[in-house]
This record gives sequence, C-alpha cells and structure tokens, in this order.
Amino acid sequence: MRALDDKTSKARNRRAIASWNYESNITSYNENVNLQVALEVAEEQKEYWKDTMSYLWHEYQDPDLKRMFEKYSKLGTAALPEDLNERLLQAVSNMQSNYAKATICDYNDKTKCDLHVEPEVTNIFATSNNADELKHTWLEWHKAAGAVSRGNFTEYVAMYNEAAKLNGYDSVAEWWLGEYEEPDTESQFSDLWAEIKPLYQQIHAYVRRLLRIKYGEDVVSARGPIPAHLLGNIWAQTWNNLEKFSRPYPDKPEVDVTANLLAQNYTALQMFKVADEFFTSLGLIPMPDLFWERSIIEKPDDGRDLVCHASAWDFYDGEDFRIKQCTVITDAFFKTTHHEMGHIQYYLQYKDQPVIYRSGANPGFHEAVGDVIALSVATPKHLRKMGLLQDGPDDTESNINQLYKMGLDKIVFLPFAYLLDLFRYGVFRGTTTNEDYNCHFWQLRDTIQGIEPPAPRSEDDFDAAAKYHVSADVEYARYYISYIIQFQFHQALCQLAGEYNSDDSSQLLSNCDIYQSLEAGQALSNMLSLGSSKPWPDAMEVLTGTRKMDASGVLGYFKPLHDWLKAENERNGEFVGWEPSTVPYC
Ligand SMILES: C=C(C[SeH])C(=O)N1CCC[C@H]1C(=O)O
Ligand SMILES: [Zn+2]
Repeated sequence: MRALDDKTSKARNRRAIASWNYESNITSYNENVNLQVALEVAEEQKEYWKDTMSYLWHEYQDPDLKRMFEKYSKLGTAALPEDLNERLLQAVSNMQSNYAKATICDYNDKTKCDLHVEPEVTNIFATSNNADELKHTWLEWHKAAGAVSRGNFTEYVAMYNEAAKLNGYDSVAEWWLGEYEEPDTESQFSDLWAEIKPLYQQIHAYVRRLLRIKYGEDVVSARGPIPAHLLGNIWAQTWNNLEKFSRPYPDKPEVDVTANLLAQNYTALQMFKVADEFFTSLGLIPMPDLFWERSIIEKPDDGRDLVCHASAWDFYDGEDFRIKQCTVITDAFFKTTHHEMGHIQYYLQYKDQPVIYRSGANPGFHEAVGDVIALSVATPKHLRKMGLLQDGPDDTESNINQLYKMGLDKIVFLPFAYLLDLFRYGVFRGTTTNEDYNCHFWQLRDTIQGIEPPAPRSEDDFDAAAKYHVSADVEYARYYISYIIQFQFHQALCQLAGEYNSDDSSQLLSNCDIYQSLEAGQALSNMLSLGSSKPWPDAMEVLTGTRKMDASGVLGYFKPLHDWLKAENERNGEFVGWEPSTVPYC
C-alpha cells in the first residue's frame, strides 16, 4: 500500500502542476501539455490498477484496508481506452477555454467588446438598475459562454458515460451520487428540498413584489416566475445585490462591508491575511509560506487568458497548497476568500492521511468548511469587532435585516444548486437529449427556482453551459449539500463556543461568532483531519453528534425570517409560489 500511495501522490502532483499551469495561463502549449500529462498519468494508473486488483481484497476483514482498496478500485476516467479519454479531456478543455476566454460587448459602448464574466459582467449585475442593459448583458453572455459549447458538451456526456459504465455505474449520474456513499442519496436530496421549499417560496414572493414595484407589472408579474436578469447575478443563483433596495427595515443601517473595505484601502492580500487569522484564532493551521508564494490572488494584468473562477488546489505532496482567484474588493469576495481558505484548511488537516483518503468526507463537506467560518464573520457583532461595520442597533428589526441578507445568499441558492445537477442527471441518464437540453433546463428553472428567461429560448441556445461548473465538469450537488450541512456544523460549533444554547431563545444562531474559540476549533479539526477515511456519517457525528444531513439547521437559523416573511406576504396579499412561465423556451 505504501508504494501505491507514493506512486499515486506523484501522479496526482504531476496532474495538478500541469492543470495549474494551464488554468493560470491558457496557451495552446499549456493546454497540450496538460492533455499529454493527463493521458500519461491515466496509462500509469491503469498499470497500478491491474496490480491492485490482483489482490483478493473483497475477502479482507480489516475495514480500513478494504475501504482503501474499494477506493483504488475506482479507476475513474482512466478506465477509458486512451483515444476515448483524449476525446473526453479535449471536450472539457475546449469548454473550459471557451468559458475563460468568452467576452461580450458593452451595452452602452458597442465598440467595447472585451468584457469577461469576471469582473465586468459580475459588476454590471451588481450595480445596474437598467433592465435593458441587464437583458442585453444576460443574452450576450449566454450566447458567448453557453450556446458555443453545445457540441463539446454532447461529446463530453458520451465519453464520460462510457467511463461511468467501465467503473460499474449505469451513468455518470449514479457515479456522482455514489460519492455520497448512501443508497438513498437521491431521495435524501429530494426530501431536503421538500422541507426547504416553503421557506424559499416566501422569500421569492417577497422579492418578486419589490421587483414588480421597481420595474413595473409588465416586466415582473404578480403570479409568475421572476425574470432571470433582474436578480443581481448573471446566473440568478444568489440575490444579495438586491439587499440595498429590498431589506425589510430600510431605515436600519445596511450590513454591506464593501464600502468600508474600500474606505480602509483593503487589498486582496489583507483579505487573505484576515481570513487566515480567523482560522488560526481557532487553533487551526496557518497558511504555509509556500501558499503565500505560489497562490494567485488577483487577476494578472499581463493580458493573459486564465480561469478566473475561484479555486483551491492540493498538490498532494503535503506541502504545496494554493488558491487562484481574481479578487475584487467586495463583500462577496470577502466571503469567497474564506470559502477558498476553508478548502486549504481541509487539505492541511488531512495532509498526513494516505493519499486515497485526501478528500472531503463527502463533496459537500469540502464546500462547507470556509462557509461555516464565514457565517461567524458575517455577523454584525464580528464585523464591528473588525472595524468593518459602524456601531448600530441590535434590535429585532436589525436582526431580521441581517437574516434577510443571509437569506438572499443561502436560501435563494438552494433551488439553483439542486436543479443544476437534476438537469445533468437527466442528461447523463438520457432522459434529456441534445434535442431538448435547453427546454429541460428552463423547465427546471421555472418549476423549481421560479425564474424565467428574459427572452424566448430555443435549442440554438445552451444556457446551462453559461455556468462555470457545467463548462468545467464540476459536480454541483456538493454546494446544495454544503448550504444545508454548514448550518448543522455552525450550530454544533456555536454550542461548543458557548455562543448558542437551544434552550436560551435570547442567543440567536444568526448572531453567533465562534472567533477565538479553541474548543470549536478542536472539534472542527477532529472532523476535518479524517478526510474521507471514514464514511461521512462518522465524520458528521464527530462534530455534531448526529449522522444525518438534515434541514433542521438551516430552518432553525432562518425561523425568525420565515415567520416575518409569511406575515409580510400575507399583509401585502402577495401570491406565494408561481404559475408556469409564459415565455417560450421549449
Ligand atoms: C467559490 C467557488 C469555488 Se469551489 C464556487 O464555485 N462556488 C461557491 C458558491 C457556489 C459556487 C459558485 O460560485 O457557483
Ligand atoms: Zn468551494
């Protein structure tokens, strides 16, 4: 096992270096080297795999050894014959490169056609109140980043499904769901959504009313879905840019730190240093020197093409861990910095595990670590401690405003994250074919998320690929699960930090800040250091004492807001829920 571990560590290290070089500087040379290294490593893995499978590991009694062999037995895409693996890698590389290089023309200045999704398109959606500008930008981005990738996506699905079958799965859908290691994972996901949906419908109805007032009845209907281009985000996945004009108590101060970050001349490096200090205040591991030397934390200004979408990297040598993000000094990026640093902390916590166990207990765990920390950072109490928020009232109205701001990020995100992989499960299983990609995508957006496209859509479009993770082959249920379990983790950590007691209604979970709690830090470390060496319920139990992913955390956290929204929607006679869209999209 030791020898296999070393070989696997070196192989993964080689792959990570080639991928990093390509994604941080997209040239045809770097793209080809990345492809070649991936193919070479796949051939090496095939050799190790034949040798590993020569052992009668199914008979082993030692559960740990058996778990390791079980994980090694999944060869992944390396199971493909080399020519099919090359086609798969090329298809993903084409989509990823297209997404990274995609640019559109500005609405106001038709000669300015160098707008990327980060930072320009993101900034337009954060600041514009011009429905026509937003519609133009939405349509242009979905054409440049989505429709173009339809052919490569179809090739990717075919090759990836071949690999799934060679790994013993009916399709990639079962492979992705298999990463959660429970036979009823798919119904667990659906049951969780059924519990959360009523809360989402309330915030959806409240926001739709205010958008109707702002843009008028003929743009935002009273009983229909909300047009996707009016929600402050190019994918309509989080709506926090609507907080300014829609918070429940507008006369109470807004809780957005962007202005203060800028006023205090925060740099990207300072945001990273502040995030690092929160983790070390819990007794967790500081970012190593190599991290500060090799990370890319701002968009390079040398005109290169690169993948700007934030990412955290493990180079599987126990020393080299990096973040790559095109940081902009905003409230949103302050959160993203903590999110990415949560990945690095997890890598550091399990770096002494066998390589095969150096991953999250399940994919949702990895996405939850940084967000759990950010739940404490985002409290007015903590932001004031950091001098990022003026002193202000700590009354019920302010708490509702705070919960609303959090809800525009966390509640709103859940149906989006859930449907993105419902869509791809259908594609991988063949119930959605390339004749109805866009029709089925918008049926899910309409029925589950209650949003509609700003203009008619057809199969000349392919809007799903305009989302990074679809173009870059990144599974997305991990975020859906993260946004549920992070509240279970937060509750456990807050109790350990003495910041929350379920019997004491005066201590709100949404006002808990675990900063400097060594007890909380130790409990978190005890869970993270396991990596994927144990089934995720064991890891969950170490921190929370429970073995289930359940919605009680998120529903408990937002209960005061849920009650307020119900009363407010009733008071306004607002229709809760939505009728099917009348915009043609099939
Ligand atoms: C920040 C990352 C890198 Se793992 C990310 O992709 N996230 C974090 C929130 C959800 C998802 C997204 O941006 O769509
Ligand atoms: Zn992440």
